[in-house]
Amino acid sequence: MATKTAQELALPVGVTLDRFIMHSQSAFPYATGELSQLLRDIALAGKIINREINRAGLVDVAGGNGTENVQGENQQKLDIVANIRFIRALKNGGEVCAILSEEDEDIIHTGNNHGKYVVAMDPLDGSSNIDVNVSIGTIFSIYRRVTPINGPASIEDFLQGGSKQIAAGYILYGSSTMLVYSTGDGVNGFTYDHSLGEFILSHKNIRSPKHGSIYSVNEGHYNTYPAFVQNYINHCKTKNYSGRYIGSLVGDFHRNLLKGGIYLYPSTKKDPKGKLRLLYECYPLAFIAEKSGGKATDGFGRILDIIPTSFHQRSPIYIGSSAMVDDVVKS
Ligand SMILES: O=P(O)(O)OC[C@H]1O[C@](O)(COP(=O)(O)O)[C@@H](O)[C@@H]1O
Ligand SMILES: [Mg+2]
Ligand SMILES: [Mg+2]
Repeated sequence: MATKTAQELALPVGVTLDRFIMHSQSAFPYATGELSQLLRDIALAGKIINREINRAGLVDVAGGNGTENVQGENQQKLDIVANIRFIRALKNGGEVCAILSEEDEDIIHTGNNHGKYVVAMDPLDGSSNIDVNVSIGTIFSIYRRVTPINGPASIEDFLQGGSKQIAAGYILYGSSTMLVYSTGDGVNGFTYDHSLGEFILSHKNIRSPKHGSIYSVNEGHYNTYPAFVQNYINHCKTKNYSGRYIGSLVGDFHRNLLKGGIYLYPSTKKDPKGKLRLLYECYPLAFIAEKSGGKATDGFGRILDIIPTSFHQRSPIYIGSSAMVDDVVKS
């Protein structure tokens, strides 16, 4: 008898993340449980960050502390806190040998050289929204390392390309906190129950609607966008689509994933290669988009097919409902 996939195991809405992970693992008889443990470590880090974020208005974690990250952007204190908490959770978990973070120039070696995985992450996304109490997120991308176990990880572990991700996802700190991830077999969403201290399966097998009527783009930069993007924005207006833009990629992406829509961050005069980072913003969300039936392109081809050359490289991105992504490319 063929092995059942995780989706076919048909766990009901309401089960805990832990139980879901355990069941999903049983769909792979030879799985050793390390990826499962890594996903639990990420969930734990998410709970810790969630706690910090919830206190953001009470203690001085929201203000910029004056330092700049490797992108030359002002680092909010909570960016640093989230970065530290995530790195600590992954180090302590033991499954990850190295981490790439938006907040650090070079990869971080965890000291767990026997770990089979590397993680690229944006520990806090949409950080300009922290001090105004608007949704923010964490984005993560997981690869099986290509360098030999028991030695140090290296650049090629992280520059494998988006199609080599074995899992990816995000945590959205919104009106409720959600973990959404995929290990390649469907996309599932878990809502955090504060009183239980558990993520609970709430959005099972999320499917991106083929069409939608929401477009998310920073229209303030309209004049500097390529002609095909301007044409597409005009098309959205003639269709009376709703413009919705929070300025938190995770929040904008998540809304469009559930309701149907497209998120656009094109190249601009200021950022000719786009603003968003390929390895820890574009790849993981493109993975989620595709695994849910949506699409993600840089205007020329699939995001997941872009060959990476450096840790912090950027890319334009058009991501969301498949028919809308097709339309923008044709515009
Ligand atoms: O302010 P802009 O140029 O529209 O950019 C908004 C985008 O920049 C980001 O904030 C970048 O993420 P970080 O907060 O991790 O730097 C995205 O979340 C968001 O979609
Ligand atoms: Mg970001
Ligand atoms: Mg960030």
